[in-house]
Amino acid sequence: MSLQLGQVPAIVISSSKAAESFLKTHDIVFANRPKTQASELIANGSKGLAFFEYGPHWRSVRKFCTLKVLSASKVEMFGPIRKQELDVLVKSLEKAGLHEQFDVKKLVHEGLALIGAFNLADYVPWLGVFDLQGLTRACKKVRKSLDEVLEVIITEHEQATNVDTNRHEDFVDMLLSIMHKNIDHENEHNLVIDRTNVKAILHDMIVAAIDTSAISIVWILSQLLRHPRVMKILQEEIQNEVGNTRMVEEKDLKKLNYLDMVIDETLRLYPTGPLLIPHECRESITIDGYFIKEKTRVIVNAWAIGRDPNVWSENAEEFYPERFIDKKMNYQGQEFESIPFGSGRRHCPGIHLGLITIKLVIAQLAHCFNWELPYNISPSNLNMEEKFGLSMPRAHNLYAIPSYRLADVKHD
Ligand code: HEM
Repeated sequence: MSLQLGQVPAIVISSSKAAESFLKTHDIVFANRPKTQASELIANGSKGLAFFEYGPHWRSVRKFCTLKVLSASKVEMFGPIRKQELDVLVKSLEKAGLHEQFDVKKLVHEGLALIGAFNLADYVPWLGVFDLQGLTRACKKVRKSLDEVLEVIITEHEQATNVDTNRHEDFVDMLLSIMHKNIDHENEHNLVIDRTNVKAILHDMIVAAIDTSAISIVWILSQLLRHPRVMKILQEEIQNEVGNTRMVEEKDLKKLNYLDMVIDETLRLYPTGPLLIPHECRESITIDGYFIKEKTRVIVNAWAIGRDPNVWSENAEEFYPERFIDKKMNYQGQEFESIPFGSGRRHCPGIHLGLITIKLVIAQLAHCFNWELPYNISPSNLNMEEKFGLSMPRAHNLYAIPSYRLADVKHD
């Protein structure tokens, strides 16, 4: 479908066949990101990764982030930190009191909502000065608060490095150590990053990691609450593989096939980025007889693709994990029937980390607790309304009551 949004031509992709054509066959032509007012204002002038235009800078930053934090070996290396955090979560749920400690999450939420908002100024630029929707003011406010948080993180790391030079290096240390140096010696453009780039990269990684994983976890838990049959099968699978004398560990995950099916089925129906991040056409091109002008915005409707009855049969809208019994998804750009992580050059580089995180959290929550809905809500009338934007959280908070079920595993 093609649209004219103010002064900006746009195409909406809603079938897996078209997605394959745009994100695989002609991927390089559509690998740009459009510059929007919100991404410029909030994401440090789009100087990070997710909103940076396709080219040598983006390639080098993406390579750096992938090698230093998102590769399988690095993700494995950070396993103990995930375990520690999960223990804290289970303990706090056991005491039935979950506290919100970090304002960062709220800021990330607000930032994503603003980046995903339909901003008139992006389509009719001369309207920008009037800030009719109040979005410029809101973006500047979020940007200022995020900037303060990022400054604190960076300054703390600088001070800690000065005090203890043998400290275990994390991603922020790695970024700081290459500041003002060439980050990619194989790239002839001699790319040097400054403090603004460091903040923009940190911003993109934090925003991309926090909300996506958290939103997916809430959707999966919602589906399990709506489908006690599925919850029971999942709990039995974990019980058989892990027993009830210990918590789930990362090494157990590869044996939990039904868990994979539950996650694939939820990501199909509720992709966290329902329209991915917008792509932009880098040069004019004709596809299947249609002329697409340079700078056309390409919106990929991953939500509609995952619910296409021509691909997923008449029961496409139904939550039925068993449809994945003989279909193992790997999200590495081979399948286009469900694309919760996008595809092609701009696909999500955090797939491995994202999947490990949500698998581990869901396995732990299902294994350690029985879950009930509040007394006035039954599984069939649990509200599953989505709130559409750059990310797609539940429109209404999920309330559920956990009761600890692993009698043999005690916590302090
Ligand atoms: C369940 C978890 C996650 C989901 C569903 C998800 C989904 C996505 C989607 C749909 C995109 C846009 C792809 C496109 O435009 O074609 C994306 C991009 C991105 N994701 Fe993820 N993501 C997840 C976790 C993560 C994590 C854990 C990280 C890193 C710590 C991450 C980092 C990024 C980055 C940096 C981009 C921008 C890539 C670029 O423009 O080159 N994501 N993600």
